[in-house]
Formats: sequence, C-alpha cells, structure tokens
Amino acid sequence: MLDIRLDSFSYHEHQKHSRTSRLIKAAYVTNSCILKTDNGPQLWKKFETPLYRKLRKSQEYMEDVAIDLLSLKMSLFKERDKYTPLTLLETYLSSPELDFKDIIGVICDFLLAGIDTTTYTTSFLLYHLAINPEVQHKAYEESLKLLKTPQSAVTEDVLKEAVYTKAVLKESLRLRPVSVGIGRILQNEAVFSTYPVPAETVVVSQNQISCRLDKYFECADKFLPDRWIKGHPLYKQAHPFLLLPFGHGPRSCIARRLAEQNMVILTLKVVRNYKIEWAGGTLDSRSLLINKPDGPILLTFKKRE
Ligand code: HEM
Repeated sequence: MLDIRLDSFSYHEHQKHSRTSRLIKAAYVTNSCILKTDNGPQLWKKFETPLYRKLRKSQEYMEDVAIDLLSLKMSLFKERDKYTPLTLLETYLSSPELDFKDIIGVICDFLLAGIDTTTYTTSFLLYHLAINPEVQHKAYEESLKLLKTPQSAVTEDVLKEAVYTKAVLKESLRLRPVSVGIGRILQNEAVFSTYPVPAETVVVSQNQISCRLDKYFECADKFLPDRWIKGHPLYKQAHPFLLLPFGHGPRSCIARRLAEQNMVILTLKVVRNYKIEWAGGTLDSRSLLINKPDGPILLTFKKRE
C-alpha cells in the first residue's frame, strides 16, 4: 500500500533498534494507550501525563516514518512511467483536494491499523490450525491439490479455489476477532430492541459476543470451518451482520481484501510445507484497543517430507 518495501524480514530489520522493530513497538504502545487515555478522568487535557507522553512519542515516531516514506515516494513519483496505472498512494498524490498533511495522516493510519491486526489474526489462525489437527490435515490436502510443488506460487486461480483455507480464516475471525465490534457515533436518534438511544451517543456493537452464542452458531465455541462451506451438512446461512471482523459500510477496513489475501497465501504456503504444532496451553485474548493474544505464540513448524 505504501509502494515501498519496508524489508521487515531482513536480518537488519530484525534488530532491536531497526525501523521495523520501532514501528511495531510504536503501534503496540499506541494501541495500549488509546483506551486508557480515552476512558476515566482525562487529566492529559490539563497537563501531559506519563501515559499521554508515551502515546505522543509513539505517534511522533510513526509520523516521522510516514514523512520519510512519503518524501521518498514523492521523489520517485516524478520519474514514474506515465502509462502504468496509478497506485493508491499515487492517486492520493495526484489529487488536488489532498495536501501533504492529509496523506501523512492516511499513511499513519495504515501503519497503525496494519501492523497488530494482521499479526494477531495470523497468530490465532495458526494456533487454531495447530490445536485442530484434523482441520490442519484438510487444509494441507487442499494446499497439496492447489500447489503442485512446495515452491509453487499462489496464483489468482489458486486463491479462487482455496475454499477450505478461506473458511479456516473466517472461522478463526469468528472466534478471535481483533475488534469486539463496530463503534459509531449515532447521527440520529435510534431505537434498539425498544430502547430509544439519543443522537450523538457512542454505540459499539458486540459482534464478538454474538459470534459465540449457540443460538446463532451451533456448538459456537468449536472451531468448525466446514460451517462456512455451502453444501456441507454443518453449513447454515448466518445473519449477514453477525460476523463483521472488518467492520461494515463506508468506514469499513480499507485493506480487507489485501489482509485476507495475505493471510490465505501465508496459510497455504505454511501448511503445504510444514506441520504446525502448539507448545502452550489455551490461548485466550486480552482487549487493549484491539484484541491481542494473552500469551506468547508457542508454535513449532516441522518441515514436511
Ligand atoms: C486481519 C487484518 C485486519 C482486520 C481484522 C482489520 C479490521 C478493521 C476494522 C474492524 C476496522 C473498523 C471498521 C469499521 O469501523 O467499520 C478497520 C479499519 C481500518 N483498517 Fe483494518 N483491519 C485489518 C488490516 C488492516 C491493514 C493491513 C490495513 C492497512 C494497511 C488496515 C487499514 C485500515 C484503515 C485505514 C481503517 C480505517 C478506515 C476508515 O476509517 O475509513 N487494516 N480495520
């Protein structure tokens, strides 16, 4: 989305003080401070509290990275080939309604919204595969069918056919969404189950809870990807507003398709090449601003023959 590779898997970026490590830390600190500064007495409005300072410093670091990345992109943008279609960032850069500050704001949002969300979702997905060997075996069989060799690329056609892997991701998001639901400020008065709620009220839907209720999903606490596969005996059409891990409407996640595609590609590649095992106890989630795993990710990967 930034048109520039951050190279986060390189040796250098794995080091403690690298840009990637500092960005990961800044996103985590921001996510841990927002709810705490939002709720309760907001003393930070009168003077800079230690929590607010942490939040400010993390945000400043992310903004510095965004400025560096955008400056680099702008210098390359001048030399771009005029016949290739514009990327998202290039569209922003060519838009007269947006100035440098607006685009910096968007990049900061990408950096904050893109780091922990995909990481936590992927961690839970691999955890579910590890503790449900029969599910992992079915995903492995699908990857064997779709990827002829362990090195085969995941093409557009492969993605279309990866029905079971997509169901695994969906089921994992049902049980372990990164967001409890969707938050909105009501523009108009509304009535929910006969309770009138005035305009301007902050309303947060509780999809995470609804997705765990047996009245909506049979054996709701069980990890059963087959429930999403049309034609399977476990399949039942769920209410369209129950499972909304990427939100809903015009403010829903801008990167939904990209994130889903990344996670499906990763799952196909990992299960095709490795047997995944879990070396810990039950992994639960803890809510900061977003839900994070409540313990270390103790996965082991055994190379398949
Ligand atoms: C598993 C991965 C992800 C999940 C589960 C997720 C989930 C969400 C959710 C629930 C929202 C709020 C939607 C609403 O209020 O209706 C959101 C918004 C957003 N997400 Fe994601 N997200 C993920 C990955 C990403 C990535 C990788 C990026 C960027 C690179 C990203 C960028 C954004 C942005 C910019 C918004 C704000 C959209 C707006 O306010 O108009 N997300 N995401």
